[in-house]
Amino acid sequence: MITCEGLVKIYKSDELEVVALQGLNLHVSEGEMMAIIGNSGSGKSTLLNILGGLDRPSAGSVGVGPWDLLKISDEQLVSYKRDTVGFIWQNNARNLLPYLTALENVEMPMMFSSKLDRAYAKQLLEWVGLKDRMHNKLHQLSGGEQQRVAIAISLSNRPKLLLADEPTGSVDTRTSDLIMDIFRRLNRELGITIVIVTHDLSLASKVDRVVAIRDGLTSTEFIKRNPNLDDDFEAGASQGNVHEEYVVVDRVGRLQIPKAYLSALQITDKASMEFDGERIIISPPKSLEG
Ligand SMILES: Nc1ncnc2c1ncn2[C@@H]1O[C@H](COP(=O)(O)OP(=O)(O)OP(=O)(O)O)[C@@H](O)[C@H]1O
Repeated sequence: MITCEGLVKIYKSDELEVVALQGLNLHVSEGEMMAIIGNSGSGKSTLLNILGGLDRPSAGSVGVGPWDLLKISDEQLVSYKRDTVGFIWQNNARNLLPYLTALENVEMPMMFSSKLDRAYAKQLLEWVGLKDRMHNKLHQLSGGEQQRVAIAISLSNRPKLLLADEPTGSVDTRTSDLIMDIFRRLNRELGITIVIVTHDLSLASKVDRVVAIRDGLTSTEFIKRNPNLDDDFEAGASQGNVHEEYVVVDRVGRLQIPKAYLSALQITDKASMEFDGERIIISPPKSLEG
């Protein structure tokens, strides 16, 4: 569904250049529900904005389904955003209208694309557990309920890919669990591919795979040991038990070593590397030892 190879994004202002993505590789299969984690400034939102067609990449390749997002024309980008992708932000005020009802809010983007379907709009609000609140105005709903309206809106164009930037960032734990359960159902029952950006590690146990981004590169991946475990059981398991951790090795053999490991061993610009037939051992340069 998603393939990024050597993806680069450079933001240029008058004198400054910020390299937000520095050759990132990422593959997401169709029907997967995965999360991208990383510290502030690591490039998560930049990646999501590129995938959502809100921002253009600088170099590398990025494909979503049949679309090449590097070469896509402006006109094609409009239909990509309209037909393929749904977007949810942490701050949902961006796409909600406070003096309209929940139902009217869901119908609004349908009207813009001349595909008004009231029955589907109602079904979406039922899906997110707002059947009894659909005729309430937005400002009469709680933050968590508004976030669920935002999820319904993001599905109004029947997207194949759902992108969520910190979707549980401003809600309490109970609402956060509810939102993750909604995502899981959408993924299982409608087959929607879901990519969630977060810095909340506790969401990790709710998805099949977590990719960590560091300094604009994918660094580590956590893959569920047993994807068939049911979520209630997992809730009791610690994250370490749920996922297996892997370091990502790119096509030319590069990998990122966590800064904490490097500083613990006082490795700065060089290291010794040995291969003992089974393992690769990285240690401080021999000349620095003792
Ligand atoms: N429009 C922009 N112009 C210039 N620099 C930008 C722009 N957007 C992002 N950046 C820079 O690119 C880098 C990556 O930012 P990005 O927002 O993708 O990180 P993030 O991982 O999503 O962070 P956060 O969790 O704080 O949202 C940062 O150094 C940021 O300052």
